[in-house]
Amino acid sequence: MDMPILLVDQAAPVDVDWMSELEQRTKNRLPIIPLWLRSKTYALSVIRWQANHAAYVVAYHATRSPKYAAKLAARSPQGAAKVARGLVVWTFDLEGKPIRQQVAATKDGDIYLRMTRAHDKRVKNRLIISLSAAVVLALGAILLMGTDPSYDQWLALGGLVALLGRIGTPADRQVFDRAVIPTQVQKLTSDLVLRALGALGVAELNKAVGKGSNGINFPTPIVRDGPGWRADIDLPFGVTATDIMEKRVRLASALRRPLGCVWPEPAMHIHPGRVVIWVGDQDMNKAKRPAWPYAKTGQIDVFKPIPFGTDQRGREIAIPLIYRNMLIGAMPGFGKTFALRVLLLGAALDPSCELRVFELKGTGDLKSLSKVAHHYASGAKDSTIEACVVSLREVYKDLEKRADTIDGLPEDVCPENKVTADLAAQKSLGLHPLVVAVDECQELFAHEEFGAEAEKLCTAIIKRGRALGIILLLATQRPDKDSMPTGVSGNVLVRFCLKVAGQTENDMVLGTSAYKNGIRATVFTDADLGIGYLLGVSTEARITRGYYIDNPAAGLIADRARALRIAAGTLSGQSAGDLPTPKAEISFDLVADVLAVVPASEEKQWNSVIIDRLAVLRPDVYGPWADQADDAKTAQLTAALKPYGIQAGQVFKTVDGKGSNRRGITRTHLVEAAPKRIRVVR
Ligand SMILES: Nc1ncnc2c1ncn2[C@@H]1O[C@H](COP(=O)(O)OP(=O)(O)OP(=O)(O)O)[C@@H](O)[C@H]1O
Repeated sequence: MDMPILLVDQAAPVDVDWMSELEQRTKNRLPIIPLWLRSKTYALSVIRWQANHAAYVVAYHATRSPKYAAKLAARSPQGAAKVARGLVVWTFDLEGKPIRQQVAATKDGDIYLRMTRAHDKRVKNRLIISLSAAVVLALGAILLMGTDPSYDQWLALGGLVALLGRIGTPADRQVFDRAVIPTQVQKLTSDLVLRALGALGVAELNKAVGKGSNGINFPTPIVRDGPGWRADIDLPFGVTATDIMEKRVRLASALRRPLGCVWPEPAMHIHPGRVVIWVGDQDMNKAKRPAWPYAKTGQIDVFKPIPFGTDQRGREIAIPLIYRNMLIGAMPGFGKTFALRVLLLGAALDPSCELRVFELKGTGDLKSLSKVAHHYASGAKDSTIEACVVSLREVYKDLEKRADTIDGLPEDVCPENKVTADLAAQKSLGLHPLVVAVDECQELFAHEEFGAEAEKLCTAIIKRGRALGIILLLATQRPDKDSMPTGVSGNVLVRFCLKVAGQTENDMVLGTSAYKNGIRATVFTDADLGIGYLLGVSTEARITRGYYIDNPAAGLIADRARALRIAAGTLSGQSAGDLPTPKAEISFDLVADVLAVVPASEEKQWNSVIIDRLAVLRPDVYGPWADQADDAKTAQLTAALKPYGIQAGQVFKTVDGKGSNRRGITRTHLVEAAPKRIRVVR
């Protein structure tokens, strides 16, 4: 049976999808306002570059002007001879000589006669012009010889010599040296880009470059974009932007630029084969650090994005905190705390925003925030972690309350079921923005006793808090699954990843598949402090350098924030001096503790001795017991052990050779009571 033949390539599309075609064209549209004119700072930086470039070239040639003058002077006699030769040729119409000879050879007397007459007439006219000019020049020269030459005359002479020198310059020689342009002020050209792409060792690229750039297209011209050059490139079929990003080091080598200047980025919204190569004039980590716009003055509204940093091109990047939460991750010492501090100071400058700040490293890097924070604690101790959990419990309770409040609001007041700026402004509703920040949060989640509870609380807060005005900011130097619960990391919206060691950490901070999609914070070098990939703020990942605010500067900003809060009457909690550090509910197991301090070798022990030992074991719990007089100490332990059915009795002991009888306990009673023991929480 004959198989029907199916034509796979049809002559014309049967059904043209107009919408998608139009959509495709929209993507390739060039911007009406050139990129560099979109912002004042941007435009200024381009103008500065052009001025810098022009000044460089002018200065380069100005310093070589004596050399150029000498060259022109030396070549001027040849130029003069060339001019004289040209004049003779013109005057006597010598260019026409070969034609006249040809006509003479044809022996056509009539044409020859007409030509000779025309030639004679032309020569006569030209002789008159040339001789007159020569006489005028000679007379002028004689006149000038008698006078002192003026500045203008010298200038004219210089100009004449220069002109003759230029004319006398052989065609294969130059007057001006070629300015050796340093790479910072070198233009990025398509030739340079093609050469660099051809040097990456990607077979498809090599083939394309070998064929004379066939297959590599520049959909838009290479333009100045901020303090650098931007080339948009369509790669050969099958080559992706990620392939280029992986070879960033080779690309920088091929472009002869420092690594920190070369930033290939994908443009996935167009197609995976479109790469944007941006080549900065300066290494990103050496570029001038712009000041945080609110460093000296200003108040912030957290319902609007908070300036966080700048991208490679110097464009400001702001993070909208409200309805978001954020995870910052990196290897130690790459700028997590600095990044967190920028956002916290931003939140602090909004007097309506409540702050709860826990820095679990204990270096005091966020200390400035204690001036404004409702809760602040710093340290790697268990007590700090407890304080953090206690604060999280409060936030969780508040979350429930806020949910009820929102639920109870009429639909026309709260149509979206979420906190709005208007609702947050109504103090009585208690829906003000609340920021909880935990630096080195791995200490919290990996904590033996509180880790599980912290995970539960943070997961709930991160999932439900957004709409309720509660923002969780977490920073960690150990972004692995043990220290960063997936319930938390999976629900984060804004992610900032500074340098990390490998794919796992990268994807833990930036989300699954980030590495595969070319968003790789492993590309940063050791010098790239404060520089990271920022996700969740715009459609594409942005390389961002956080604003640099050091501790003293942060202190001054916090002072301003405190003054704003005092004026607004919103200073609360610890910063207002109302509360001590949130006191952790302390849980302890008295029977186990007494057994721990009374070894099996001591069958009986006095209460007062036991309490002194307990105070060393847990100063927070038993310290106040030990501070009492002897009798009170004894009574305290007797009363505390009574609920376990342990009776104190008289215990005889000899101390320093002196025997005495005091109230104490028998260890066996404790061992018997142990199964019935309970954990006390206060
Ligand atoms: N935006 C920035 N620009 C320039 N340098 C920065 C920036 N952010 C941080 N740094 C530098 O990086 C150093 C380390 O920063 P930071 O203390 O925030 O790191 P970290 O990641 O929190 O460290 P650790 O893991 O030890 O807590 C700072 O001392 C600072 O000099």
